[in-house]
Amino acid sequence: MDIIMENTPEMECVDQGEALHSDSAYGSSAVDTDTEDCLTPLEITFPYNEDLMHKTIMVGDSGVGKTSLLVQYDQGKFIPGSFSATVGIGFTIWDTAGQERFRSVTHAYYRDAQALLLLYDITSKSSFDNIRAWLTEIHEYAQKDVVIMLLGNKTDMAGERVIKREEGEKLAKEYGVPFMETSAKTGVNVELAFLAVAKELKHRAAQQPNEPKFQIHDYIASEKQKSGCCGGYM
Ligand SMILES: Nc1nc2c(ncn2[C@@H]2O[C@H](COP(=O)(O)OP(=O)(O)OP(=O)(O)O)[C@@H](O)[C@H]2O)c(=O)[nH]1
Repeated sequence: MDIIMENTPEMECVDQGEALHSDSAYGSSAVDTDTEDCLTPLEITFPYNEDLMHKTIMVGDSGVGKTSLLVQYDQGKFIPGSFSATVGIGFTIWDTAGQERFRSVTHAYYRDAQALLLLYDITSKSSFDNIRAWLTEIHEYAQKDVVIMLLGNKTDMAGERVIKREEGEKLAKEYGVPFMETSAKTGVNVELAFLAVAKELKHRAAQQPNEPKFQIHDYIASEKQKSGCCGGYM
């Protein structure tokens, strides 16, 4: 799908001291509290949908591949190495840095997000274990009807896998959210993940009272069947 991308000049600056959460389940990296960081958003608009701005945010621990996934979706390529924390992009997608110092910003983002892509890294047990904490936080701060998709990223790193696909499926089932495994490196399932969320949002916005609801699980299942890819709970 073609998308239009543009950089917007400036976003907000975050007071890191204010943003610190000592009781977080996401680790407690020490940060310098007397400087400010600014987030530079990168906006992407889907042409078919330009009158409908939906805010989607990507969340998950630091290093799970949020930015890489976004870049793979947008540019169709993998750029190795860590990105400097946080790019916001759109239909509108915000890629939140999985870092302590951005947490208060994340809370604000949750409030008007229509969708959330929640990532863990299949080679990192802690990133998977933290998914429950992320979901608790999402339920606390996000809108009740927010669309959530759980993604187990870095499937290309099969040799280092510590989280089985079945574990991701089980967790997703427990929370009633769609799930798939992705690789920002090879691109597997990346487009499908973003498209499924975009379609769900688009259908919701256009839905008439008597129309059947769009079933994101069914959509993902049928798309996977078409491509002959990977079964499992979605
Ligand atoms: N092999 C492999 N490496 C990946 C994949 N996705 C991300 N990486 C690597 O993992 C590291 C972290 O990726 P990022 O995209 O910066 O992760 P992030 O979640 O945005 O990190 P923060 O901005 O710190 O929250 C980088 O070295 C990426 O190149 C993937 O699917 N496969």
